[in-house]
Amino acid sequence: MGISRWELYPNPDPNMGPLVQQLATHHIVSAVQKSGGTQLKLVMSFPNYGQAIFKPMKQERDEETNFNLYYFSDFERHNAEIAAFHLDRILGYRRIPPVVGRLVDVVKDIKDVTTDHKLARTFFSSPVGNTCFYGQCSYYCSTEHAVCGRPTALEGSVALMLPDLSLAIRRTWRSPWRRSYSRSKLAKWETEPDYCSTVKKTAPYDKGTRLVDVVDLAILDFLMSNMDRHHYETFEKFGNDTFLLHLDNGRAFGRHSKDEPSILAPLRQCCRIRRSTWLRLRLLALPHFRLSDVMRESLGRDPLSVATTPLLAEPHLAALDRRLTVVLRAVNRCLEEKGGKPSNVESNET
Ligand SMILES: Nc1ncnc2c1ncn2[C@@H]1O[C@H](COP(=O)(O)OP(=O)(O)OP(=O)(O)O)[C@@H](O)[C@H]1O
Ligand SMILES: [Mn+2]
Repeated sequence: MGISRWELYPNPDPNMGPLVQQLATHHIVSAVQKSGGTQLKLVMSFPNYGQAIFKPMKQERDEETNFNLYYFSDFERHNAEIAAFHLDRILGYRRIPPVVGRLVDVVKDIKDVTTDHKLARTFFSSPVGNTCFYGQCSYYCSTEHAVCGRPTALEGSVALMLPDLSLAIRRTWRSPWRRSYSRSKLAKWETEPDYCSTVKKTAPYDKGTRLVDVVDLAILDFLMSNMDRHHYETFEKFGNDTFLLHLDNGRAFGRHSKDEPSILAPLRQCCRIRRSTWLRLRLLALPHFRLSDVMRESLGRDPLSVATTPLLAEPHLAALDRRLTVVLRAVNRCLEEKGGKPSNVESNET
């Protein structure tokens, strides 16, 4: 109900506490497969008719993605969906629907309450007696890629469902900096140094805030190393003067020991950034507001973080600080080119 032209929820939002609490605890009355998309996910319903999207844990929280895996064949991570929501909020964007971690019972909360026969048929008991299921989808929905409870407990992410499409139609846009999704092909932006000058002249990037919105999104993606941003969505009702929804962050936070500079291409090639974003990034580079510390504290409030393993492993938090410095350097390089006054990012005290 708090959705505006420029953000999904206000700040502060008195509803956020109770909402997150409900997502984490309300009784699940139904769970069916969500159609669309490539990986297994469920739509869960609550007694008050509220709904949420559940993505199961497929990879241990502290596991690093295999370096030989391409970005388009990576698994989705439930903790990345949760961490992305926190990061987006800390950056001051508020463009990701609230996501919480939740431990569900695959029998009581899914198998026993589902009306989805195709889903129900995929439940089985593993050799060690855990209850597993795999669903139907175009990737990773097979016995080999089943998700399993221990023996029935399964953790996952629960994202608040956006207003139904009958109430709020969304428009899907192809990202101008979309990757090729091929092992051998390069995208235009990877070979044309002057790519941004073309984008800048093309609607809707030629007017309003769309270009700096794409740069905002690129910064978020670079910080969490998400290469899978092929599309973004907007609410049709608000036309072109509106914020971009940052949905589908499951492939973020896969690697902490490596940065992916190409994700920053929109910033590097266009040399544009929102002032408020730049100020926020500089704030988060100060010792007292260090991004990793703010993230650690924020994630600590998620229900799943009471467990012994934190939602984001320490190396991922450290990577956030390192990547933030990279972003600020890129902004400074732009300022120097344009003859503006750079800020001192080496000594963070300024
Ligand atoms: N919180 C939400 N509320 C409503 N719809 C959503 C929400 N999050 C995602 N969706 C919709 O569901 C679709 C699929 O979700 P998502 O992109 O997370 O899954 P995916 O399997 O990774 O899809 P893809 O393979 O297309 O990237 C999205 O394109 C989006 O339109
Ligand atoms: Mn996806």
